[in-house]
Amino acid sequence: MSTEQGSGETGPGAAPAPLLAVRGLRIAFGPRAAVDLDELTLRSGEILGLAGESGAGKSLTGLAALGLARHTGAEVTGSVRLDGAELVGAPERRLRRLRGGTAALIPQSPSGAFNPVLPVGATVLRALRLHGDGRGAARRRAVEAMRMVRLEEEHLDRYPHQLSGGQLQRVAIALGVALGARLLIADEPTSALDVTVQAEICALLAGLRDSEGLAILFVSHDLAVLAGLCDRIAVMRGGRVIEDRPTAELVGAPHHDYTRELLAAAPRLEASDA
Ligand SMILES: Nc1ncnc2c1ncn2[C@@H]1O[C@H](COP(=O)(O)OP(=O)(O)OP(=O)(O)O)[C@@H](O)[C@H]1O
Repeated sequence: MSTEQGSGETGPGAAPAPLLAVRGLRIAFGPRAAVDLDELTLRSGEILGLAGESGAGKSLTGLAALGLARHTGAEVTGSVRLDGAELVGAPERRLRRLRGGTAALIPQSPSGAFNPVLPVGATVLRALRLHGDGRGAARRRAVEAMRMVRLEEEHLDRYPHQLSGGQLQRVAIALGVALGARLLIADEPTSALDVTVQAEICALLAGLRDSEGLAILFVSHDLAVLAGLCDRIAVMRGGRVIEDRPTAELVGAPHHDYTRELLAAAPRLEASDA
């Protein structure tokens, strides 16, 4: 097993190596493979959408990008490289460093990520201190990250129930940014939010990609949301990627009937295309 940490570059003048490179990934519960992926890559500054209906294997793929898929009880084989470091079979200690430090999860419901009896800032500061920051540095970093997600410092002192769903999602994003994550795994991060707030969160993520060069793996069953945000969309079905292409090409001329079905089920997208 490799312990190599890539710099993101393979040599002078070479194209940057992918920040996330998945090859031959199989995630199985017993004899059944829930995910069977030949290849999936994501570069710094790129937003990749993972589409597909319920059960297609999107969330498991996102978890695998954080070395978390095996915690579902699945057998995980193949290769998942994050910034050059192999995650499959890596010791938990190394995975803990990479989580947050290199890649962070933005969950569907951020309320589960915050302790309900503590101000959200306590959770953020604790995570930063676990990753090695002193008290002062953790506070400074947290405040800076809150500014980047367009929240005030005083929001750190609020309890989860005192923040709206959108604000709480911003704090979850701030935590990933503060930890120094260069890849955000956003698993249906907007599906619990109303359409206006959904658009604000997507604009925020796009802005962070532009200003910080973050890579984002955005999981959603909603092709309209993905089409508005992503550079590329990979369509999953039955654990496999059946189509992985630049967004305009995939939306404009889908190769697969299944992709056409997903597009037809995204009325907002059809409306904006008309
Ligand atoms: N812990 C588990 N035990 C058994 N099967 C599981 C487990 N977790 C996921 N699966 C199965 O793996 C398949 C893929 O699940 P996954 O959650 O990745 O799908 P998804 O595309 O994200 O769907 P959804 O949009 O509903 O979350 C599903 O058929 C699911 O039932």
